[in-house]
Amino acid sequence: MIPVIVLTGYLGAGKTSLLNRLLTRPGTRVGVIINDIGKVNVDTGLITGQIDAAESIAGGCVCCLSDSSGLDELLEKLGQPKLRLDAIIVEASGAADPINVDRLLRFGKAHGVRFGGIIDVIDAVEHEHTVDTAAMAPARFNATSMVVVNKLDRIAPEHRDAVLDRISGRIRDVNPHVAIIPASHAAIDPELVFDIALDEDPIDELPLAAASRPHHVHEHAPHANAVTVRCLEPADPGAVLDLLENPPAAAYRLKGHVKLRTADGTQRFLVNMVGRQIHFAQATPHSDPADDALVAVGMGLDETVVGEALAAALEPAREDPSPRNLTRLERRLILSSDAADAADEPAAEGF
Ligand SMILES: Nc1nc2c(ncn2[C@@H]2O[C@H](COP(=O)(O)OP(=O)(O)OP(=O)(O)O)[C@@H](O)[C@H]2O)c(=O)[nH]1
Repeated sequence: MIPVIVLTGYLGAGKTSLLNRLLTRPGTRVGVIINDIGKVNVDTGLITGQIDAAESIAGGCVCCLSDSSGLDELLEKLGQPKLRLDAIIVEASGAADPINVDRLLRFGKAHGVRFGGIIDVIDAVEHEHTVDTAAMAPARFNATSMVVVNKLDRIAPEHRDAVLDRISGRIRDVNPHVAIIPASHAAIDPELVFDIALDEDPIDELPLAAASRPHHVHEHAPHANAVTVRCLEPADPGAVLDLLENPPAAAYRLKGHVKLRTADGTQRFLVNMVGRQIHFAQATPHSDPADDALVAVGMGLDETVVGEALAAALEPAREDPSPRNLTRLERRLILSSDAADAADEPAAEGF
């Protein structure tokens, strides 16, 4: 299933800049849905990165759609296997409320796609005068998986940490789990956003081709780091679910194939956690059991601590899993399936 990543953020915060950054990632096929609040597709013209397939919703804000059918239709179009997309990015209009976007995606019925996270972009300079005007921190952060605090270059270096601390504190007031990524010109590491672990160039290209690409964003973006632990023998479903539900600090993403001991013997699953949203599915048919592993990705991960947490979760199961843990696993699979009514997913677990 193709992950759908939604970019939200107040007008001018830097959503298109972020989209352009993400579209420069070599070897990733990305489909884009642009939502212009005006009747003309202005934003589409601002895209400089390479898009593999595009659709647009103009003339209104995506989060104000009365139901998800319009969005579902576009997602299904982009989800067609023949397009071979690795991800779909929806750039919401500057007016979109992440809470409504989240609801729309959860109630969505599009096949072949899954939730890949909501990234809210903040203008560090304007934030207090735009969305953050109330005494309480805005509820929108409840629905976001990652917040990019952008335009830090516009704040004097000596005040940057204080501004970032204040904004982060307000965000954490309503959502202690959200990943907060400081940025200038939306320069974040795309590795944090995409579900693809490897930065693979086409095999017929020389390394020089990659080096000479105009937007090799890794040069300036603060880097995410990753920890990988192999899964050679079947683990206990309870231990893996405990890890996904309580991931180590700073692990924004967890992904990979795992072998689990179940009532029907060993089974393999594809697991994905993005900003505490958990997705569990049967292993993809072409995946090689010898490559089963879990990868944690985040900014400034403590590799020892995270490596130990992953290794503990993947410890070979010595006995059959408890009935409770088998039920937890079954529930996760049902909640993650295409046919599941997304509304059943408890919001508190997702974010
Ligand atoms: N100085 C500075 N300018 C930025 C930064 N990020 C974006 N900009 C500029 O801010 C303006 C708005 O950026 P966009 O990326 O178009 O913002 P947006 O959120 O897509 O805007 P809307 O579609 O209107 O909501 C553009 O002129 C960008 O070049 C940044 O980090 N620093």
